[in-house]
Amino acid sequence: MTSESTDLEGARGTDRSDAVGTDAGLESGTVDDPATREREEPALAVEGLSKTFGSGDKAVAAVEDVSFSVAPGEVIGLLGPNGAGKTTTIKSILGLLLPDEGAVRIHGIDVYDRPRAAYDHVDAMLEGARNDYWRLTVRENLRYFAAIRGRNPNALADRHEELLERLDLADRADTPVRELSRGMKQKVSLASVLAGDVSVAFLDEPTLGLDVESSLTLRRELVRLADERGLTLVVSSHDMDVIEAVCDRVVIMNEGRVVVDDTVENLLAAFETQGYRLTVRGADESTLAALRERFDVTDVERLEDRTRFAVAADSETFYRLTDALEDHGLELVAVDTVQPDLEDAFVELTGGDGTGAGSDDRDPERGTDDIGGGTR
Ligand SMILES: Nc1ncnc2c1ncn2[C@@H]1O[C@H](COP(=O)(O)OP(=O)(O)OP(=O)(O)O)[C@@H](O)[C@H]1O
Repeated sequence: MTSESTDLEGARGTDRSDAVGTDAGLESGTVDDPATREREEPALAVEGLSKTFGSGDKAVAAVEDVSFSVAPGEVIGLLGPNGAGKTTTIKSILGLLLPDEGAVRIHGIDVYDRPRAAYDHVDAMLEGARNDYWRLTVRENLRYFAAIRGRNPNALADRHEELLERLDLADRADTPVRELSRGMKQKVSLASVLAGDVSVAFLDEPTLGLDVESSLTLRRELVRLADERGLTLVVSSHDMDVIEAVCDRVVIMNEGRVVVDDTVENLLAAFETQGYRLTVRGADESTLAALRERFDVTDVERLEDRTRFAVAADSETFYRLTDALEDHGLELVAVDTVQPDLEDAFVELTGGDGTGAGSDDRDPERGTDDIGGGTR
């Protein structure tokens, strides 16, 4: 895991230094005018991405025909159980892995045809943290990462101050990063990713290691950066609360394919009415058995003269259930709608365990197909 991360940082560093200076800079002022592109094109478009590792009996179709796109300023969660194909997808998008098929465009620029111009708009914080320069102060790190992207740090000074302020780093701006807590370092990593004023950022576990308050600050600021600056974010996290709090939309992968591409709101609404908790009076074992035969009754609790149980039902089934209760002479004491959260939806859709994005239990053989150079 760590070694993959190192590869990636190295590779991205190479790509950044390639992008510094001449052609990428010129292109961004002419052919790839960012303002025009941002109006006309998705910030990220992935089309028909497929990647199989190995061959013959050992072939693993890691990603099969994956397509999705992300509008400027949109925040999406890329989720899926272990082995779903998220890392392969992200590496293919970032040019660290060559897919067998498919296209990736950043603001309309094909990443495989014109990597430097495309990646000029992109940065990534993968595997939790990036290698900030621990001897440099927080502010110096921001200036450094802006400079190696080919930006003039002086021209971005105000932007850096704003980032420091927003991420609650301002009073530590002149502290060497090595003296900071893990959570603070995590915030510096995030600030460094944003220091080059990119328009598309990939964030893997952005709140890892943060205390509750810092995590809430970071969630709030990510949403604000997307709203106010049109920053496009692709976030992966095990923490569905983070995803629910920051993402407009989720792309859920399972077994190499996209199984859901929908807004968080729609996803939650689709699950919302699927569960009720009922409390009834007068239910004996035979009545419960009769109900069980017709309805998906679970979690039965006996409470003195009352019985409480859960039932999975859409609204129509729910009305049939209430009729059945009446037929059996039961008194309905209370009904609660079970409010599922994103984690419930995720588990239901993928059969997973809710630990969606990224894990450490990787095949040690992996990584052999990586390009490792970031450009092709
Ligand atoms: N370099 C490789 N060589 C062989 N198989 C690989 C390689 N990389 C990934 N795979 C396989 O491809 C499938 C998808 O893996 P991938 O890492 O993309 O999934 P993931 O969703 O990121 O999983 P996780 O959450 O565990 O990180 C898995 O079956 C994995 O074992």
